[in-house]
Amino acid sequence: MEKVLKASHFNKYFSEPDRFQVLKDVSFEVNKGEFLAIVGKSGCGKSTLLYLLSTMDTDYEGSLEINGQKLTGKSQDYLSKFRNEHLGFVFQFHFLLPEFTTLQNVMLPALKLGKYSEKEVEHRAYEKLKMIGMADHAKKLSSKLSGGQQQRVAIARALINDPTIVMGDEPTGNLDRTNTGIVFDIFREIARENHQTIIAVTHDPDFAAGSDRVIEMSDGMIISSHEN
Ligand SMILES: Nc1ncnc2c1ncn2[C@@H]1O[C@H](COP(=O)(O)OP(=O)(O)OP(=O)(O)O)[C@@H](O)[C@H]1O
Repeated sequence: MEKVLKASHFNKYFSEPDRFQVLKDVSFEVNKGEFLAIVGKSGCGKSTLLYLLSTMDTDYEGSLEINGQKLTGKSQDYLSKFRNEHLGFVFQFHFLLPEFTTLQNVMLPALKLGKYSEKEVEHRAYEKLKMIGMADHAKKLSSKLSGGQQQRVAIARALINDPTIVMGDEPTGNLDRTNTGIVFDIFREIARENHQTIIAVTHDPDFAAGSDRVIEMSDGMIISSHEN
């Protein structure tokens, strides 16, 4: 099985207000196309771990490899480019730009990447919006959409550069049951159909139960890893 992510011996400390170890020798690997859920009680270190995996936090001990590339010790410029090309992010809050249309929001990361012409980017953005059932809303301001619709658009935006891994921090945290189901189904489909990897921190037991594998954390450590 092809590995897309290897986290080895992560240790992470915070020094405010007192020095404490938030991650303790965390190691695991993730397969291509795997849908992984990370669960655990509030404060056990899930978001901190995801932040390290996202390459946004570089202040840790251990090593991180994604897509066969060693990322530990790389410059911020390098990591920023790497993220835009290989990773997609979905948060609890969608962070769409309210004064931009749905389509423009989805296009932005691809325009930033600079790999495709504006026409191609628009075409790709439409494809992603179609996939998540939001093509009819392409020309609407994102601020005019419902919370569930905005979260779907945030997923389309995360997918625009065809990332190897989509990382989610409580991606359904603000959604009702119906929209949680819709967002879950999108994740399920992109893992199964496109072989894109999903790594999602979640408090939702149903969401975790529908993933391929659940990693449970407690007090900064992985205490179990089981396949569904
Ligand atoms: N920047 C920071 N400085 C100091 N301590 C922090 C910082 N960020 C998080 N912490 C602490 O680290 C611990 C782990 O936090 P983290 O946000 O990773 O937990 P979590 O498992 O994601 O929690 P939740 O489920 O509530 O989001 C907590 O005790 C938190 O208070």
